[in-house]
Amino acid sequence: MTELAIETHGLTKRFRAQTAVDGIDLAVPRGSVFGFLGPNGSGKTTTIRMLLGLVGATAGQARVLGGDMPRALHDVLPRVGALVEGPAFAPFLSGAANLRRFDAADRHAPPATRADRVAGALDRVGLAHAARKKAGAYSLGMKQRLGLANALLMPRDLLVLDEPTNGLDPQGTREVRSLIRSFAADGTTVFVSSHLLAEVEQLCTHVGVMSAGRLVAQGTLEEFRRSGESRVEVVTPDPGPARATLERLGLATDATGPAHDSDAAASDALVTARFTADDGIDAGAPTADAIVVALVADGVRVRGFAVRRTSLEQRFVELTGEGFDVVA
Ligand SMILES: Nc1ncnc2c1ncn2[C@@H]1O[C@H](COP(=O)(O)OP(=O)(O)OP(=O)(O)O)[C@@H](O)[C@H]1O
Repeated sequence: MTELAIETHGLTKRFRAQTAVDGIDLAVPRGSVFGFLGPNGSGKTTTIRMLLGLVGATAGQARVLGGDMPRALHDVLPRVGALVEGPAFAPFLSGAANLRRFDAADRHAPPATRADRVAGALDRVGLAHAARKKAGAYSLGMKQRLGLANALLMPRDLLVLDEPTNGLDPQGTREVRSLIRSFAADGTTVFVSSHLLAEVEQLCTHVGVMSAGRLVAQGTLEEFRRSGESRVEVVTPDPGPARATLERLGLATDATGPAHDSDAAASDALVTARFTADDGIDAGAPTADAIVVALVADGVRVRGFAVRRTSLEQRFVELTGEGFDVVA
């Protein structure tokens, strides 16, 4: 069995002159909660539609749960729960009746256990109390939860959720996020698209970043945090020797500026340098400790020392060239 729940190579979708998805290589590990992040219009929904066989790819390959799509569609789809652009619920039927209809349309779902499945799914998403209420009278959050219940009628190995918290109020958002966490805790792989950085940060183990149809980065959230550039800051009255030491260690220094620190003496300067490894992971790069030792050994009077990391937000802006909506 492959380790990847979703794997694409050169996956591409063109609409006439426009390339909506431009040769992406996705690798979504099994058991991960993979945040598919990107600004509006960056190609997330189109990618999801290709993965689910809702639209054909112009070029490239996609494997979902080990099956080549769309050839293996009928084997794969029963194991995938999806929430894409809100399912069309009949407004005059109750939540439970809507789910019974969807369940009845699934030829893999045994009719004898339908009532249990529907009750179980409603319970799972916290809608048991509203099972008999008409879906048209549901709030947006309840409709979204009904959509999730629909995705959960059968046991799933993979959930694909397109912007599941879009349009929800803060309470609904919290509920849907906590549901997603509970799916992941059961071992289901979750592939969730979002344009909210904070959401991905709170929910996901892995992240892929889309920008204008391209996958500009992917990896674990932790790798992501580390991939941003950091800076070392040295407050010292000896900026010249400090720069010389940093450069000898292979760090690229910036122009020396005045020290802003309120404790800094008038004679202190701030020397900064680009720094890529504050944990020694980058082989050959000096650690923060080694930098301090070298400065002191060279006779530099170190009055302040800090490593400042690029925030995730700055990192995404660097990658996509766009500001993210950072509202949680
Ligand atoms: N059926 C279509 N015909 C023509 N262009 C399309 C079609 N579907 C999507 N596009 C275009 O492809 C690009 C990517 O759209 P897509 O919906 O995949 O982005 P997205 O990242 O999901 O954005 P959003 O967060 O707004 O949903 C957009 O420029 C969109 O206008």
